[in-house]
This record gives sequence, C-alpha cells and structure tokens, in this order.
Amino acid sequence: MEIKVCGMRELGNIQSLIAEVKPDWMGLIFYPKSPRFVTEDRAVELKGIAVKKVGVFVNESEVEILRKVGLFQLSAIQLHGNESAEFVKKLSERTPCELWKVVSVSEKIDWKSLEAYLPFVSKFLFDTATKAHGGSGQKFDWSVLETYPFDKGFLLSGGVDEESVEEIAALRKRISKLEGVDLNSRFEDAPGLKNIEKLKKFKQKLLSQEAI
Ligand SMILES: O=C(O)c1ccccc1NCC(=O)[C@H](O)[C@H](O)COP(=O)(O)O
Repeated sequence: MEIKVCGMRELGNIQSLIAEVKPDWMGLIFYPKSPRFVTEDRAVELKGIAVKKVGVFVNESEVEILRKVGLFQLSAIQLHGNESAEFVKKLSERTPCELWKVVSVSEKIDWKSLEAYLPFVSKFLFDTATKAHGGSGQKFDWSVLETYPFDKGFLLSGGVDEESVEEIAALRKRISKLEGVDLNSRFEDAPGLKNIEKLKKFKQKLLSQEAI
C-alpha cells in the first residue's frame, strides 16, 4: 500500500522522513489559509528532494498551480477544493503531472457525480469534509467506501492514525482499489512538523498487517 505524508515543510524533518520512513509521496500544501502552508522561498531547498512531491491546492487558478509545479518540481497535483471536471480536463491538457481529485465526504458519496472526472484523474482521495478543507484530524465513516464502483485507485485520508491500521488492513482486503493512505495531523508535533517515530511505527504496523 502507498503512503503519502502530507503537510511537510521543514528541510531537516523532510530529510529524516525520507531516510527513515521512505514514503511514496510527500504532500506540500499551497493553500495560504493552512497552518502548513509552504511559502515560495522554500522552493530552492525542496525542489530537488528525493521523493515524489504532490502539491495540494484549494480552488487555485490554473496559472498559479502550473507555476508551483515548475518551482517545486511536483509530480502530482491534489485538487482539494470545488474544482470542476472541466477545470481538471483543461489542467490535464497542460501538464504531465498526475491529477488527484479530492472528494470531501460528509455522509454518503454520490458516485455518479464523480464519473465526469474519471478520464482526467489518476486517483481520487477521500477526505473528511470540514470548513478548513483538510488537515482536520477527523475521520468520516469509512464504510461508505465499500460501494466504491470504479477501476481507478484511491487514497484514504482524514484522521488516519496508528490506531487505524487494523481497520485499514481490513478495508483493503474488501476494497482492492484502496491503494494507499494519507497521513497528516495525527502524526504531528506541531503544524508542518511530523513526528518521525510515530510515522515509522505506523508503517511497520501497516506492513505487518498486510502480511497477515
Ligand atoms: O492539512 C492542511 O492544513 C490542509 C488544509 C487545507 C486543505 C488541505 C489540507 N491538507 C491536505 C491533505 O491531504 C491532508 O493530509 C488531509 O486533509 C488529511 O489530514 P488529517 O485529517 O489531518 O489527517
């Protein structure tokens, strides 16, 4: 299963993450209202870092997204707002980056409404719907994913913590398209600063569950 660690920012913390946790993806948040917002002056030190980077955007303009893709050498774009399928289509014509559409879940999911995104996205990411858009540390009812109808893979997000591992492993056995998990505020010492030991424990626990 893939692991994305989101909301990273500090160079030393990122170097430890890569050396000790080896995640598949690292998320950089480009939403100015987030306490994990990454400012442009970090681009020089972060662009060459040896992990695939996904930029997180909330209702951002196409021009600004593409500018950040170049500045930070992003491999993927996570669209975490109300971006339309038409917007995603246009973006897909202008970048080779993977496009991930976030689905903010409050109760049920209207699968039909996601069909228009399918030709343009690499994956969906299901997160808990909140006013702040993300990074809430809150879970939604993951059982709504049991009826996931598409061939495309997705990431599970929203309040994932060490105690979630058994449930995630059980879900994964039932839902083959659950390709990975997104870790954020439940692994932080402060916003934008991850606890590497906690992340390592999560990964070890997940690996041992997967082997069962
Ligand atoms: O983390 C933020 O501050 C944030 C703010 C606004 C939009 C997105 C944000 N995070 C994006 C993510 O992909 C998070 O990992 C996701 O929301 C889950 O966070 P958490 O519930 O803290 O695990």
